[in-house]
Amino acid sequence: MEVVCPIDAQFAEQIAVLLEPPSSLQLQEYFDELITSKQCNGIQVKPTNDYGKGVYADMEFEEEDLILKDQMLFGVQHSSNKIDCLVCSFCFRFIGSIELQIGRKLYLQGLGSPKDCFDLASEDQLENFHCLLLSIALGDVKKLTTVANLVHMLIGTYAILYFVLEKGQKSLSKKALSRFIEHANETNDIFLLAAKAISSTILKYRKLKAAHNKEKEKNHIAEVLGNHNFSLLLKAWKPLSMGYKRRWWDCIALPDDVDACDEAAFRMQIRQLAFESLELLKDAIIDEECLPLFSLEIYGHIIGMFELNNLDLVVASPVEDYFLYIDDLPEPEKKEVDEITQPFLDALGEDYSVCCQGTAFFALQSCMNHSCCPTAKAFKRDEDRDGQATILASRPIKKGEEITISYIDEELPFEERQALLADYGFRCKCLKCIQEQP
Ligand SMILES: C[S@@+](CC[C@H](N)C(=O)[O-])C[C@H]1O[C@@H](n2cnc3c(N)ncnc32)[C@H](O)[C@@H]1O
Repeated sequence: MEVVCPIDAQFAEQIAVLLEPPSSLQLQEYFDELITSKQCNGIQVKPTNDYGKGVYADMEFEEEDLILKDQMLFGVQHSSNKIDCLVCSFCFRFIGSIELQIGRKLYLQGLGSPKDCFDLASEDQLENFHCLLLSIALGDVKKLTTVANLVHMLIGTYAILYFVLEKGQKSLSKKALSRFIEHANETNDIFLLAAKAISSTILKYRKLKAAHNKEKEKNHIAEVLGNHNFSLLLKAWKPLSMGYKRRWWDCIALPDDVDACDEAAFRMQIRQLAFESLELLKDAIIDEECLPLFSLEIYGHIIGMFELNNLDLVVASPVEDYFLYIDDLPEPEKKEVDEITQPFLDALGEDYSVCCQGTAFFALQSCMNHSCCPTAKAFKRDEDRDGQATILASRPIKKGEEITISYIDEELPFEERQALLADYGFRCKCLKCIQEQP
């Protein structure tokens, strides 16, 4: 049976306005301002002839030149990666000393399945988190059992959602929040990212409203615009309004193991899953002044936007550098240090160093279209130790040329490339594809 979200019908008009694609002028203004504020002066975002907006070179680039370093708007570490890497949930840099990273991983390896550790923390535990982390570093075994339940907690997601909770309903909402996060861990961690997007929009809305009220008081202005709350919500939503979107259950590619005749049932199931997640999120952080954000239509479009635009988030671990550094030490120093570190390396095993992995949405990089013979590449360099997207020129680029990247491995055969691009909802018609088409 098709699930129904009453908010969709109640706020149909506002939802349509929130999802209306921005005009060319709005796009231009928003991205020009963003590019100036981020000082990414070599690029321009503007409409393409064929497929929405794109990024264009505003200066000449040589091969390997840095075109853009883009700070993510929203990012999340994969739940399964949390056992290996302790990172900041906002910038995704590794947290703490090398000893902490190694000690934590060895300890958690000993505990077994990370799923066992997904119990969520109480408020006190949350507040004590940093002190408990310290106890791992110091090897305080008494506290470690509590820590076991904490380390897999999605601190960043939890924290930002937690801010949205109203004081009076905290105890009720915290349990609801745990249920939401647990469901996302068990089903799809993209829900955590959607929750981050919604909660940061609510926080921005509240900030705008407070500033608006202050201004009103200062100028002794009586409120005449009954609809001002919605215009503030629209303003808070603006960064999200700029991303290319479709509903998640409409744009997701049909998995290989689902028959074409079962497509409608598959899409219905995905919609149902999103509905279940949204109901849990509503229980936790609903905000009466931002109700349209809790419609299934908006939730589906936010997730769809992440599916169509996100870049893998990869941050190299400093643990690898640590062992490489030791390996490079001159003798006899190396032998001496090896005696101490080798047992740790052996205990860690082959996966002694794992990158932080997740998924993130970047405001500028997400405007780049795909080509199988791209002009640029999203690349991680040794010096990139955070979750920013780094875009380098793959060949010389002239001013005015489109900056394209490959969403997939462009060395794959034609049909495999097209199959992978189905996830993004299009077949590629670049020069290489036209030439290789059978
Ligand atoms: C990451 S966005 C790129 C920016 C997008 N054009 C926009 O308007 O925001 C990805 C979406 O752009 C479109 N797109 C990107 N490259 C394309 C290509 N080579 N051919 C057709 N559509 C493309 C597809 O709709 C895809 O889902």
